[in-house]
Amino acid sequence: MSDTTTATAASVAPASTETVLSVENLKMHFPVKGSGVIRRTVGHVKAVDGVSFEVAKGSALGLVGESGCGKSTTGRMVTRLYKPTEGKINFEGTDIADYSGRKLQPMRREIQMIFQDPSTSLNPRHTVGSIIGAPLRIHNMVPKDKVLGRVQELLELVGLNPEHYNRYPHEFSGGQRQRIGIARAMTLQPKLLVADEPVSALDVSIQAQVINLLQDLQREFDISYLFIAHDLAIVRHFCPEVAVMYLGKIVEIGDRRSIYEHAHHPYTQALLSAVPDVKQASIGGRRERIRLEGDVPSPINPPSGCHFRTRCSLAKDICSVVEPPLLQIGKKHKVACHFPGELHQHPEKPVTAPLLGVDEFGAPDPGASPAEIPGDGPGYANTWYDLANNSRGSV
Ligand SMILES: Nc1ncnc2c1ncn2[C@@H]1O[C@H](COP(=O)(O)OP(=O)(O)OP(=O)(O)O)[C@@H](O)[C@H]1O
Repeated sequence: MSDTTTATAASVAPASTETVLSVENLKMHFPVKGSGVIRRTVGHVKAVDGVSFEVAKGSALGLVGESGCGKSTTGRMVTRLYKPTEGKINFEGTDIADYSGRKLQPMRREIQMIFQDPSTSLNPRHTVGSIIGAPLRIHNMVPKDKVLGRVQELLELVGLNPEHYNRYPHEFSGGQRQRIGIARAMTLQPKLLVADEPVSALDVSIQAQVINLLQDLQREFDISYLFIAHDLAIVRHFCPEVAVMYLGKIVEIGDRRSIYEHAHHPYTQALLSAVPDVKQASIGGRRERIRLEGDVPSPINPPSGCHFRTRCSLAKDICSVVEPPLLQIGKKHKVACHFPGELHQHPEKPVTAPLLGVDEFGAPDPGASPAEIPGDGPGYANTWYDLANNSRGSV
């Protein structure tokens, strides 16, 4: 049975582990400019629209979802390549969302990024030695005469020949180039690595080797990962916790088991239905395939209420009127759906309505008393909404 279904209204979770990153209500709205001479702002692309999550020390949070849902933008805000429109990025307890210039410099050492395509993220005119050594020189990490030695150590660390420091990126294979990208990210001994589709440009046979390398580094240096990927099988293998994004929002987040074995959001269920299921295949069966109709709507003008409702087979009146809150329904499980439930077990009535003070159609209900939403915020609360008993928990 899942953590979700066995949770009682007043279950108490054990003390949480140390948090490295805590992101709160993070937003990135890119301005859309008109075509006139003045180029006025005529709208905004709501690429990320209020996401909250935590990454524990030495752990990995996977960020999954279809193309364009805001995964990369979230990663780029965390590494502060982008300045967020709104929200907090608490890294080891300090909010770096508004940092700029000099203040950001020390953070750049601690949070590094690994990019999808190693051939475009490495300068073809520089030798591997100068690519990996550059951060050491910029940040004055080691004396000049020690840079080469450190570069060679890093090459060895990622499984490359340390004597190849004088070669150029094109002299390496795709997998080796990604190892160079990883060595560069490791140069400054970061605490958090944001890996944006780190293996999707590689041959399947090479993917496992690079994933193993990332795991070895994690074990050896206690690194935490924000791991962005569209491949749910890889995320399942790599990440103890997973967040599912749709059109700029997190629709479901939880530990591996809650997401992969007890998904409660129809979007997560549809994504999972496309992943080959080895267990099912071994007993001669096939996982039921759920097809999502239509395209992802534009983030410039997302649907009212629940962003997913235009493609959702469960959608009812309330879904177009009220946005579902990210409701904690298990010890480590939150879902943003008015009708959360395991596949084919979704409730008839919106469980969120009483909490939000609305009736089942989403209209204000004068008799209801809206309540605080369990789990609202980046982490997990000690109490959660018990779906089995349809009641709110209390400490
Ligand atoms: N600099 C930008 N200016 C305007 N819109 C942007 C910008 N960067 C991203 N977007 C838009 O924001 C939305 C989210 O993009 P993002 O790249 O974060 O999604 P993603 O989930 O990482 O997708 P993919 O897997 O294709 O990279 C998309 O609609 C994209 O077109």
